[in-house]
Amino acid sequence: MDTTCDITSRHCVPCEGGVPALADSAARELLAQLDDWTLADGRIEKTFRFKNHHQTMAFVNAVAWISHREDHHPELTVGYADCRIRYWTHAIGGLSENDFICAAKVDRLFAL
Ligand SMILES: C[C@H](O)[C@H](O)[C@H]1CNC2=NC(N)=NC(=O)C2=N1
Repeated sequence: MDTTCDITSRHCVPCEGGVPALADSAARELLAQLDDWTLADGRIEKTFRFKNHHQTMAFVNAVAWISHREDHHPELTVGYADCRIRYWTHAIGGLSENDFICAAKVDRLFAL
């Protein structure tokens, strides 16, 4: 199996600005590698649903581990049994590959 293009095996590259945000066409190509994320206003987002708050919080904590390891952080909106995740790259005010790498890792986490 060729895994060279598997986005989940990649890691974020520190971004402190000075580079352009991804063009819409490039962002849409990367979006196709994710599972049901939507792209709007220079952000990608997805809402994950759970059976109860315990599961929700376990997921939130696992997402925090990804954020820590990748040093790239989402906006989390946590409810009783759902969690909306939004990624964008603050340093450039738009999307970078880092957002898609983390989103793919979150998809992989949810599928465990
Ligand atoms: C150097 C390091 O990449 C930055 O401080 C990180 C931290 N986490 C971040 N997370 C997000 N979403 N955007 C950023 O620009 C960002 N910057």
